Amino acid sequence: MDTKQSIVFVGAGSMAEAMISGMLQKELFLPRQISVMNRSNSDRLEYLYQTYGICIAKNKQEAIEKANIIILAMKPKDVVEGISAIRDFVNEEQLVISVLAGVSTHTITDLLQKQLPVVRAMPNTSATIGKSATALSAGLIANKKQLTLSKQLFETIGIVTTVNEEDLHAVTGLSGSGPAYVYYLVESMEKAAEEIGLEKGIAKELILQTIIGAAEMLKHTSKHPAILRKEVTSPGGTTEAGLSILEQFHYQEAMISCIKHATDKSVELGAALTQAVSNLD
Ligand SMILES: NC(=O)C1=CN([C@@H]2O[C@H](COP(=O)(O)OP(=O)(O)OC[C@H]3O[C@@H](n4cnc5c(N)ncnc54)[C@H](OP(=O)(O)O)[C@@H]3O)[C@@H](O)[C@H]2O)C=CC1
Ligand SMILES: O=C(O)[C@@H]1CCC=N1
Repeated sequence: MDTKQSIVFVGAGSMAEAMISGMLQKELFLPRQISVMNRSNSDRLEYLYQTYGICIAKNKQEAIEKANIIILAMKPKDVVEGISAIRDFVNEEQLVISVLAGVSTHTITDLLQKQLPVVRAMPNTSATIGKSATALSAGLIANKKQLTLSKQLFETIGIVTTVNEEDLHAVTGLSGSGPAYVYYLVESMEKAAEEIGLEKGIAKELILQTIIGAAEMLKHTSKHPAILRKEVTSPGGTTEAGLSILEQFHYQEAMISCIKHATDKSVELGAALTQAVSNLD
């Protein structure tokens, strides 16, 4: 990574913070190389400055003009307004990276009204601790070097894979939203622990280690998850009893529907934006 690169985040919410936190921990960027802007929430920018020592982009024009990499990290619904506010200040030498769910590189180029290279990324909030699972796809104008640069950037916050752009919808439904599914599972386990009378602190520790242990088993043994599940499930035992309830509640179907629905939502968000942009023409 060229250590002179400067980065501006347009949108300073959860995802921007997760990336900033991860990038700084890896020390490939100094806080002064990173600046942030949002629409109106100055308290949020102040918090990021106080927490990470990064720069607040008080002058949007200056911050955009001097950046090598512009990261779009607002919500998809805000992208028209967000890009309109910066497009006069961007130039073809810069690289735009978008983490927006659903929004195509084509739509972003249309909104920029300039032929800037755009790389689309779908990280997740585990970026905060350098554990994101990120998928990348280069838009038409982005070259190999710019994709490699983007890869290096996201490797500071976890693992990176490259996919065809249309597959980013599925990635979003699976691993972009994925941490929330796991957190929901933990919430459910915590509620259950309370109902079966375990002390909160003890339950929390046990649940956490159970999740970490299972994840590490998946990573370090080559066994299929179904085999690992069977190894826990003694015939006529407690796991079998517990799993029978999950089956009764169609747990697997629920999970599959959940991921498909999130994927469809990404498609929907992208299509709504494409429509909105074509209405602007
Ligand atoms: N959260 C996640 O787990 C993931 C999110 N993403 C993507 O990241 C993007 C951001 O999500 P998330 O961080 O959760 O969202 P947040 O709501 O936490 O943050 C959005 C930020 O965008 C800012 N913003 C809104 N409008 C504009 C504008 N016109 N110009 C500049 N900034 C603006 C907001 O500022 P203000 O408060 O002032 O309006 C806010 O700081 C989304 O597109 C999402 O799809 C991708 C992967 C994972
Ligand atoms: O919920 C969302 O729309 C974003 C995209 C992936 C994770 N969070």
